[in-house]
Amino acid sequence: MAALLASQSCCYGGETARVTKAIGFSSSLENHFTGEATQCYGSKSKRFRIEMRQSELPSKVGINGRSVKMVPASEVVKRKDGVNGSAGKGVNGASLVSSRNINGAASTLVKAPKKTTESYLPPPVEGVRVLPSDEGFSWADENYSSLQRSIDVWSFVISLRIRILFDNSKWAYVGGFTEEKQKSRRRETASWLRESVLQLGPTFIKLGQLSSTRSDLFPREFVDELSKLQDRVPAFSPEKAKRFIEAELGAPISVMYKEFEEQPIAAASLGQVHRAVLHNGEKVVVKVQRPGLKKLFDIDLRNLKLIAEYFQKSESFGTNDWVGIYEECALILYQEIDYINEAKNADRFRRDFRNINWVRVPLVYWDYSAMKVLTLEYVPGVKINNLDALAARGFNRSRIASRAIEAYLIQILKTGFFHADPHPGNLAIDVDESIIYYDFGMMGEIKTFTRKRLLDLFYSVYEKDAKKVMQNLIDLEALQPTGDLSSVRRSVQFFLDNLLSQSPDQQQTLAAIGEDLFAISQDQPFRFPSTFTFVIRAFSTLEGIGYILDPEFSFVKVAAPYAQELLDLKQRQRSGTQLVQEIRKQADDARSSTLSMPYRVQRIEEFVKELDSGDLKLRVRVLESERAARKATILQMATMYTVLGGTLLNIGVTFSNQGSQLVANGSFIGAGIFMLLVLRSMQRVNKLDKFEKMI
Ligand SMILES: Nc1ncnc2c1ncn2[C@@H]1O[C@H](COP(=O)(O)OP(=O)(O)OP(=O)(O)O)[C@@H](O)[C@H]1O
Repeated sequence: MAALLASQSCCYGGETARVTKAIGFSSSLENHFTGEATQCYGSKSKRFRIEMRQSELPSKVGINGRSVKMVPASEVVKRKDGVNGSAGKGVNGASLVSSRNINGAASTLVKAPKKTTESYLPPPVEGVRVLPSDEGFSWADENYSSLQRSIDVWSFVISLRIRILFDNSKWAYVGGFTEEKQKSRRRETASWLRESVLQLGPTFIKLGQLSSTRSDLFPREFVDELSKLQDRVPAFSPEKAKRFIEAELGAPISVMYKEFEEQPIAAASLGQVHRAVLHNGEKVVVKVQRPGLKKLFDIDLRNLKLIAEYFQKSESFGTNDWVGIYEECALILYQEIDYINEAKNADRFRRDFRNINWVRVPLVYWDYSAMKVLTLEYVPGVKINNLDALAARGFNRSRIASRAIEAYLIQILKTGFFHADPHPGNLAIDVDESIIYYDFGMMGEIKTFTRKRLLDLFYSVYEKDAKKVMQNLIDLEALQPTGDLSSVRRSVQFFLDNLLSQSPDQQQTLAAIGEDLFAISQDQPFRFPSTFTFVIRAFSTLEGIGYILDPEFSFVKVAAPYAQELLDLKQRQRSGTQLVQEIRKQADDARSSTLSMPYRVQRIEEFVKELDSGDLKLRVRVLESERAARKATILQMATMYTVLGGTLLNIGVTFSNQGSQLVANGSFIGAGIFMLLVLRSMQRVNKLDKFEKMI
């Protein structure tokens, strides 16, 4: 039967295919069945030939090593009669019937589920909400206009820009500026941002979630609000989901799945998850991508690229590599809608944990998966933060907390392939207390050479050697080796001396350390590659989960054996060739500095002589006063623009009252231009203020 399904020639792909070999859903099935009919799921109707053959084996080992229930060959031959259009009997739990296609046109061969009242699906999932429909959202309509979408995106960006400008401008606070007022305004803007992002749909929700990991780029209030963006996107209809699956997998739902649950168990920005049962009885989940997502991404990312380029050019957005950040986000977004990539990730992750029996990773059903549809083994569990359900099952919460961290340490330190989004929705606990991972769309990889550098960083942190820490950060490209790094060294030394030397009772949480790191990085030439920010965020999320599960939880305790193992490793390395190398290097350093010393003294003497004789002149620039003068000029210009803008506005109003609308409009436009110039000047002043604070 599998061959029948796979060999169907159909209209999904938009072209007639004629497949007679037994490719298919499960290579363990050797069914081969022959028939001929007309098949159509789109507007065109096509002829196709079906072959079906089945071995005499009553059962075989299928995917996942489980047995596959099969219908005897004789039975299949009997049922072959149904192919020619007459209502058929069931084959492997489904029946072949003649019916009309979705357009009500040509006769179509579909496989209808066997009429049965018994459901093969497990009992309904607890806590699944009835999700609202996505109808009514402009982005949910696959045929939205690209122009309208671009207008929506730009309106949002411009509104955000103006709001931020007002939040940061002291003159925009009626009754005087205070930090409290600014914080409360920022919170308002952040909450407006979250709502707008939800309205803008999938691309922006996903980007919002990604931004919530970047405390190094965005203000605290924004990061807090964006991290609340739990994919609250409405679900799309089951009809839409089923049509999409059929188009992607190239066969009718009833042919592929014995049962398909219409109500999704989860809906997210990029897709939704339905439970289903395969014809061999295996319980699966089908992750279906939101139709039209690629088109939406294309439009949105085109606009976002322009925005990133503008940010990059504009002084007021700092020195961040906005185009680089955009490219990173675009890569992640496109990767997330490539379910083949997710399936490969799941397979690799499953392989990495094959010897650890307390971690479960769902098996991928490759034959039922494609770019936009992913079928996975159904592995239900209690969400890791659902304390009541965990307690009801008598699970050991402290052990779960330790295991969650340990599993992550294994990913970072041993396999180098890590889950970049371990939020509580993606972690569950199985009946045997093992940890289940879901969602492999966003995975990170720490390549061997990066891992080696990270270990060096770890050792230098352990030795509290600020210079080495900085060199390792430069090697990791997390720090730019430009300009005067003495202030960076002081920050690093402060970090090493204060934050890492606390006794266990003073120990800070990882989240707090991460925040401190980002705070330091805001004033320094640090550039945290997204891999690090993901790792830091992942650890602080897991640490948070750890505290929820067990108030006594200590990250340090769980990580200690791993750290010790690494230090032992280093010690063993040092005892060998490295020690010899180190001694040789020290000898070299001593020799070269002894040799160069007289030359250096001579150079200093020459400088002093040149100064004495007046041959060498020192030109001193007082940068502070230069900046102050520049600021005064900008403010002067801003005042002039305000006066001119106000005057034109008055003239406009006067002319408008007198009925000379043309002149009035001209004046209004002029006033608008001057107002924009005022905003621009304020931006530049802010930028100078910020710069002054940094140095
Ligand atoms: N193999 C599985 N077995 C049981 N339930 C699953 C399985 N895969 C996913 N789920 C359920 O569906 C939910 C959403 O799945 P998943 O996270 O993979 O989707 P997503 O679209 O990537 O969502 P998000 O972006 O929010 O992480 C999970 O939290 C889990 O409850």
